[in-house]
Amino acid sequence: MVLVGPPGSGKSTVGAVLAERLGTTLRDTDTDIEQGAGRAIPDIFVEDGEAHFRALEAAAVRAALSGHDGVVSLGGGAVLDAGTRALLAPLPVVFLQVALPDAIRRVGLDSARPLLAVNPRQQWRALMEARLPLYEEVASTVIDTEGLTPEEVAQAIVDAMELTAA
Ligand SMILES: Nc1ncnc2c1ncn2[C@@H]1O[C@H](COP(=O)(O)OP(=O)(O)OP(=O)(O)O)[C@@H](O)[C@H]1O
Ligand SMILES: O=C(O)C1=C[C@@H](O)[C@@H](O)[C@H](O)C1
Ligand SMILES: [Mg+2]
Repeated sequence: MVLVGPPGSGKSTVGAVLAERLGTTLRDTDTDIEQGAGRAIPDIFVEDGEAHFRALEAAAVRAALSGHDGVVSLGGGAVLDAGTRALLAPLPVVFLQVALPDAIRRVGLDSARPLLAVNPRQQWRALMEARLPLYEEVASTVIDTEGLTPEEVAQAIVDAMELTAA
């Protein structure tokens, strides 16, 4: 199962809870990229630029989707890549939906997220405007996380997947 959504939707946090609940493991492509590059994501953005990061990300997503059976959490912008969207098309993909106030409460002004580092509200809104159709395109299930704890979101995913399978 694959989790997608904007920064602050809880992909990494919920992914860990969900993996534990399903008795499997989480693979987070942001972590894979950092381990592979030996650098933190903000450093990759600063030193090599976003295009280079996106190329690393597309490769990391491809490796994670073909090499991992458990839960895979993608970076917030992974769906920008058309090849990634094609790989996601046949898979169970959960879009974690979050509105601006909750997202900003969760991630705020955060130097670990280079695309939100200057004006987080405006930048987050712009990201969402560009990406909402892409999250919707790849999603087989949409979960509104507003007002839910990560544990409640994980449970909602389990419930929704059972409903889908029934
Ligand atoms: N449902 C939730 N309720 C409250 N706080 C949450 C929830 N989900 C995540 N958080 C908190 O929000 C912050 C961001 O969560 P997380 O890192 O999981 O987001 P993400 O979607 O992986 O973001 P990114 O796209 O930047 O990787 C963390 O501090 C986490 O504890
Ligand atoms: O939304 C984005 O474009 C990003 C989200 C994070 O998961 C990281 O992949 C990186 O900070 C870029
Ligand atoms: Mg994350």
